[in-house]
Amino acid sequence: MTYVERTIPKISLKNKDQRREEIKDQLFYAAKNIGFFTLCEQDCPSRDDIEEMFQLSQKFFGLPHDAKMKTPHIKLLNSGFESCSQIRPSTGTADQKESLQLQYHRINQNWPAEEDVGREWREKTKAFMEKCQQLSNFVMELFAEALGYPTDFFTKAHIISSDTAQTTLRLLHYFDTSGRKFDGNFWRAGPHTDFDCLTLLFQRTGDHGLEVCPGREAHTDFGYSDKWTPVPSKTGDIVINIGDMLMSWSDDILKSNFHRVRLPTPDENQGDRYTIAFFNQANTDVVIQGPLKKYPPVTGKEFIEEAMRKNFERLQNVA
Ligand SMILES: O=C(O)CCC(=O)C(=O)O
Ligand SMILES: [Fe+2]
Repeated sequence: MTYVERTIPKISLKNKDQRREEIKDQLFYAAKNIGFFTLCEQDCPSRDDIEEMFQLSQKFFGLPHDAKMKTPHIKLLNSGFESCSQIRPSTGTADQKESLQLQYHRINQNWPAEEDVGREWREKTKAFMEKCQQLSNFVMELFAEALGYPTDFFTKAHIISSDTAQTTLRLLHYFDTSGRKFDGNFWRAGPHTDFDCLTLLFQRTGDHGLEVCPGREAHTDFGYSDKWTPVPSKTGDIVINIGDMLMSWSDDILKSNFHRVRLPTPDENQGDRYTIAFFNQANTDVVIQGPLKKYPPVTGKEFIEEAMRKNFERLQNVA
């Protein structure tokens, strides 16, 4: 396994409305090359908002297993709680983690109950999703403009309050590995690309392990090289990466690259690792096709279904 030093661009959002053009250039450059970049000095969500969301997440994961299983993962909706059940086609082993996936419009359907997480949990989580959406919209507007599309091209396809929404907030908890020995191909999260448009990832200072492997030319490619680069972790900053849906929608101009979270080595922090991901996925009824028509048109629903199908097909090939 080789490590290569690369710069993960760090882009400040200070006075972002006055610096729109400058930020647009920086985002476009980062998205065309490495597909990963870090946003900092944003007003919203603030560092306090992010820290509060981590506390809410820890509150949920601290519940007894039975309480967490009251909102089980529903594959068809890609929502709910799962533990050690996500098997990546790249590894054939289950990720060493548990997660809760939430969709804004399903707050009364598959979200933790007030009796378990307390009165304010849902409202605060909902407000955090709104803040994530607001920031995502700013980034998606700039990508649309940089690609020469109308400003609202992507944002009007991501309406989280609609019944057709697919955007998901995923709370992630990677287990403490102290004293544990893993034989074989085990990962906190095996190598994969995201299949959404844009992922906002919140990490905490010291919770290392995320690594990226740039170089993908087409969103349909499954191969990746062995040249990885660590992505720094800092509480309050926001790591953004491009997913397959946006790579396709930009005719492969913006790059969705492989990334993974490796298990800590004995001389690293082996404690619990918490992260939060906000996956922007276009509404089910939106048609996805870039202006060059490099790929046939598909709806948001078909895109996600196909991504899931491919992942499971590969899994069968591995097995
Ligand atoms: O937790 C992380 O650092 C990355 C998670 C991730 O890549 C994912 O859930 O898709
Ligand atoms: Fe990912």
